[in-house]
Amino acid sequence: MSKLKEQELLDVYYEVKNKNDENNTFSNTRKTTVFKHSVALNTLDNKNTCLLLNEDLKKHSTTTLISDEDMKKIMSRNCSRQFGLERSFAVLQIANLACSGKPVCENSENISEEQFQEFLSLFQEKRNRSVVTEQRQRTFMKSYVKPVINVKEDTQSDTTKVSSFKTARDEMNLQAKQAPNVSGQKRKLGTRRGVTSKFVSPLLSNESNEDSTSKSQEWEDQIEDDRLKNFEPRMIELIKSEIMDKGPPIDWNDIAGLEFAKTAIQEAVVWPMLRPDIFTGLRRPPKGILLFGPPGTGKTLIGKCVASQSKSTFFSISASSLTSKWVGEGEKMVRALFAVARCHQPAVIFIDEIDSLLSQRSDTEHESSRRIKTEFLVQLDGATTDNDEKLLVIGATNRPQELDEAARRRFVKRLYIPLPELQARQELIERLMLKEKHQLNAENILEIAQLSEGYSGADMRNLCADASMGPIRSLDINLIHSIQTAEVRPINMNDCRLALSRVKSSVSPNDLDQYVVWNKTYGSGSLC
Ligand SMILES: Nc1ncnc2c1ncn2[C@@H]1O[C@H](COP(=O)(O)OP(=O)(O)OP(=O)(O)O)[C@@H](O)[C@H]1O
Repeated sequence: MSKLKEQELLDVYYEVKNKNDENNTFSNTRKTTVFKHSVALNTLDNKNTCLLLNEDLKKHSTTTLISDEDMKKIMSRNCSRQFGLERSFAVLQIANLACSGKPVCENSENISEEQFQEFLSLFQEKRNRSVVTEQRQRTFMKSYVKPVINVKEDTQSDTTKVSSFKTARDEMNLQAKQAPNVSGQKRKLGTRRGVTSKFVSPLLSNESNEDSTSKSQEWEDQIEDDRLKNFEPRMIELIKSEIMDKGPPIDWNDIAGLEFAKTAIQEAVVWPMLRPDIFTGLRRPPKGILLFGPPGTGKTLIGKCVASQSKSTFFSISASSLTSKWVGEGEKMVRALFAVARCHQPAVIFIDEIDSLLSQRSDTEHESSRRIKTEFLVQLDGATTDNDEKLLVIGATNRPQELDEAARRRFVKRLYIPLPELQARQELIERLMLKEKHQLNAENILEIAQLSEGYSGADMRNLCADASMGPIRSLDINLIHSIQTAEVRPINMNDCRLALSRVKSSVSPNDLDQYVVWNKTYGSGSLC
């Protein structure tokens, strides 16, 4: 469709370059704008920017969504001297968003290879997410590409043009005044987690960035709105408030034991999410992982940790809530969930009790459950086949044997999350007691760990919680109102022994055998 003529590109180049030459402050503004926009395009120097644009258009002329006419209009406006540099970049950005193709920047001088890769992945992600509709182009053109002087005035003499020259910042301020509804308001739909916060430029920033940042954010919000416009807003809000997890980041060290699973997951998904450029071809990561094992062994914790460590947004939902809480709407919910996750890539979707969603078909299966299941498999397939999508689905189950073959096949990596071993139980006790006042020494802790064989991580937590009640139980009830915190005695071994008699393991040894058998048949191996 659209291939820019070399002359047009050169025009943009010289326009930008001239402004750079005319006023040195531009180069600083350019740098900060460039970094704030966080798009690979903007990491290039002007010449490469033009080359990139051209290259994109050349390679993907048929997929270019900006029409020839619109593009020319944008470019001709852009070339007029009344346009600030900020806008020039915004125009180039929109042009690039409308195209697909690889940036051609192997040797940018300003940034390190690592930074470039980071920008590149952000850029690619943004490009994947962005469908620049005609309406979006028009909105963009109206709000961002509104000429300071009418296009007709291009016929004015050069002297007039130069005299009305403005700095990029003046230009932005002027636009803000002219279109306060665009740049003044910043819409917010949910907040982003800390772990997904964007790349922060190591370069100094100045206050002029605020304008461009808010525009950039607004631009992202608008793209997101576009992508989610076919979904019910209440569902989107609910996903963002209840399913999108904003809890504190989890570290691998927060998970006791499970060394095999931790290593396997880091290798299979975390590193590839951090360095997608290395993990291509055969190294391409699986898009679906199944964690199976007894309840309370840390499957959810692992899901959260994967999201934190791969700097992804974490979405956590229980499959049973899809079938019960969302009766009749479960399938819409699944679709909306994946759509929101796609807008927040990289993302990890954690589905607990996945067996209740993907169990083997039966005659008694309810129609709505069947529809949810089909929708889920369709979405999962979408995530699996699109190589550029940074979406990982983690399914967790205590009943892997109930999963049907279709589900098993889609979760390529199936990891057994067993009960904690002796050393892991020791670690758990130490960690749980760390914040409590206690008199337990290493020997005591070892003894408790030995006596709690067969306990899950959650059982260990209950055990320690019960032991921590020992000092309170030993108090004279009449003192409960007046006693000082410091006067409560420390937890001792006797409290733990009593707790061991009260809190029992929640997992039966028979159930464990089933996991071991299933792991041998379908699992991705484990040291246990
Ligand atoms: N390996 C572990 N390391 C640290 N804490 C753990 C571990 N396993 C379990 N826990 C503790 O037990 C609690 C429950 O764990 P989690 O919810 O991750 O288990 P789960 O396997 O997802 O359980 P379920 O199958 O019932 O959903 C956690 O909040 C954590 O405190």
